[in-house]
Amino acid sequence: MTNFYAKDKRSAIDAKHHAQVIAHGPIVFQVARLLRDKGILKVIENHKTGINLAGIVEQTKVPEYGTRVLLEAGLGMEMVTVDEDGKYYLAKTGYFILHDPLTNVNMNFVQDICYKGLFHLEEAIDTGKPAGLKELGSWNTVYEGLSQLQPQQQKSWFEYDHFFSDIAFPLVLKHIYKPENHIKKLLEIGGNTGKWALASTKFDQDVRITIVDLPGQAAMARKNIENLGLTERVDFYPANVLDESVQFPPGYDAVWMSQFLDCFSEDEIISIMERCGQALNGEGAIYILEAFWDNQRFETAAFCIQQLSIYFTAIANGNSQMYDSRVFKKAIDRAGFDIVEEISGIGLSHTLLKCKKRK
Ligand SMILES: C[S@@+](CC[C@H](N)C(=O)[O-])C[C@H]1O[C@@H](n2cnc3c(N)ncnc32)[C@H](O)[C@@H]1O
Repeated sequence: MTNFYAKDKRSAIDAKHHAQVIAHGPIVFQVARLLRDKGILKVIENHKTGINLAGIVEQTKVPEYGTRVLLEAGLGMEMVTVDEDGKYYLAKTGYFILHDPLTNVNMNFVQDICYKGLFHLEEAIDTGKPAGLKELGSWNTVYEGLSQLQPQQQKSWFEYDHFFSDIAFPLVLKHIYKPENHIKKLLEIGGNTGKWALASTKFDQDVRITIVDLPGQAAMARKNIENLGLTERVDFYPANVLDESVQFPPGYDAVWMSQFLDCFSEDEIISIMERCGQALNGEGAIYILEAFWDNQRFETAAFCIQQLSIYFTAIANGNSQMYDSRVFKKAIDRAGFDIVEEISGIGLSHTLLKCKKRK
């Protein structure tokens, strides 16, 4: 593990500039998003020899005043450069705002799911409640409302969630279904839209999956699984795992939870893990796929995870986060499990933990 945070790396002047970028955060974000969404960056990119304000206005049809203020703010943000003749060029940061898939997924998620809700962060911090969730709808947690979000919100939420798991799933299948794990029946908690079940049934001809998720989400997954003709091998157990009286069905060789336990507080994680233990056969194991901010190869990855963690505080449920692996592992230990295998560096940012009940 690299500790990116042991030293203050900035010069004073650099730190003062960085502090200004933070102080203007919401302005910087909205300007960058509009330079992207109004097609201004694209037009500039298409003119490698530069294009002036009038040319940009003509091609984007954005009013001149609006284009000018966005571009001028974009200069300080290093999104674009300008020459003595007033011609604009795309800068490297502008290129990534325009083209980098991770940046786009994060930006859309922040805009459509987090932006308005984050205004209520202080209340969320003070109360441990997702005070910003009311900007999306009136549910106890965002997960209860996933199937009812507005189409644009739903698109951004699922694209964000799937961006990471779509990259990790193909890489992790071989670790889960290796012959020595003897998995014929797997209980997937937080099965979402059924993507893991689909990938699993393709990868392993014999495995059968039961998906546990909230009723709205289980219905969405059921529809997808039915459309794929997989109902013989995938069944459903709609339930709210926050209800401690909910027990999982028994008789499984494995429990699989991907990007799931970060949706819960430490005490809730312990309660879920304990109940998972009762669903497992004697030699069964729990497999957990998570992104831990302290277990990243790149500082930028750690930064993304730390910042989006605040979505859980203000919007998702008010009491969970993207965990520091040391905090998460303590919860596993308190639930009575040992980590018997750990594989880091899966996909963009994930770690796989195999956990066995302590004897
Ligand atoms: C972040 S998504 C992860 C989805 C998927 N496993 C993946 O890796 O892409 C979390 C999933 O947990 C489900 N979930 C959240 N809270 C839940 C609860 N209290 N009971 C059951 N499922 C829940 C959500 O509906 C969602 O499908």
